[in-house]
Amino acid sequence: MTASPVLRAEGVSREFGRGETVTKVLHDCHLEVYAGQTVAIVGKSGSGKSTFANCLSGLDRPTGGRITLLGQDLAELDEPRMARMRAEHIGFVLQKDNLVPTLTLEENVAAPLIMSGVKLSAALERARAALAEVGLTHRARSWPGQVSGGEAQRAAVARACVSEPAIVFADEPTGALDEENGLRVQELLRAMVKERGAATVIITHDLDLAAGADVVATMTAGTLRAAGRVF
Ligand SMILES: Nc1ncnc2c1ncn2[C@@H]1O[C@H](COP(=O)(O)OP(=O)(O)OP(=O)(O)O)[C@@H](O)[C@H]1O
Repeated sequence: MTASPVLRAEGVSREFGRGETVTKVLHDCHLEVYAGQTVAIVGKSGSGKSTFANCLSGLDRPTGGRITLLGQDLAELDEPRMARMRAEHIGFVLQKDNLVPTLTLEENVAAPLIMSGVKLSAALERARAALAEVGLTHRARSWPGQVSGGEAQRAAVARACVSEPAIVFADEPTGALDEENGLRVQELLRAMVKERGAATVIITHDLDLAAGADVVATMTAGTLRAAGRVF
């Protein structure tokens, strides 16, 4: 029996505006992402990568087609249920500004757990364990403003993975880092999602990062073409 994908996009399109000013950004995009699989979405600036990822992760709604996450058609979810779906099943790593500046690193990493109903003391304990995985035990009580860009991204990886999400979206996770720190974040992200059996969708200009993916999907003017290993 073939496993069903964690995430499936069928014929997804996204238009902005209406009438004469309508802009068609995505055209009939298809993608399947399976547990344990990493899919990289690459493409020129403005080709529609972030728009597609926002639709896939329920931050935006497509104007056509269907997106199914863990068997649930996202179009059927109202905003509160969509927010719960994101909190419980999706991790996010953005290029920067992932952390809330008024919370310590351990509080930042604990936040997704607390939002899912985990008690504060248990959430902080799991947050410290996740920070240990990314080599930041000594920074657990630091504020985001006191750590380097690389450390902040490592904490963001810990936060994205701490609640054992089914899928992690990483939008240019190494984009603001130098090569050495970028590589470290890349390795940690890969190790943490692998350990948890999560699926990963990475949006990147970084060809090294894309080269480590199981599938590389190229976005060209809103049309997606996937190529890679059959999983
Ligand atoms: N809310 C919006 N209203 C109108 N057009 C939009 C909106 N959001 C995005 N677009 C347009 O959609 C196109 C794709 O944008 P998107 O951010 O998805 O590209 P991208 O491939 O992620 O680019 P980059 O690599 O530079 O982040 C762009 O032309 C952009 O101007």
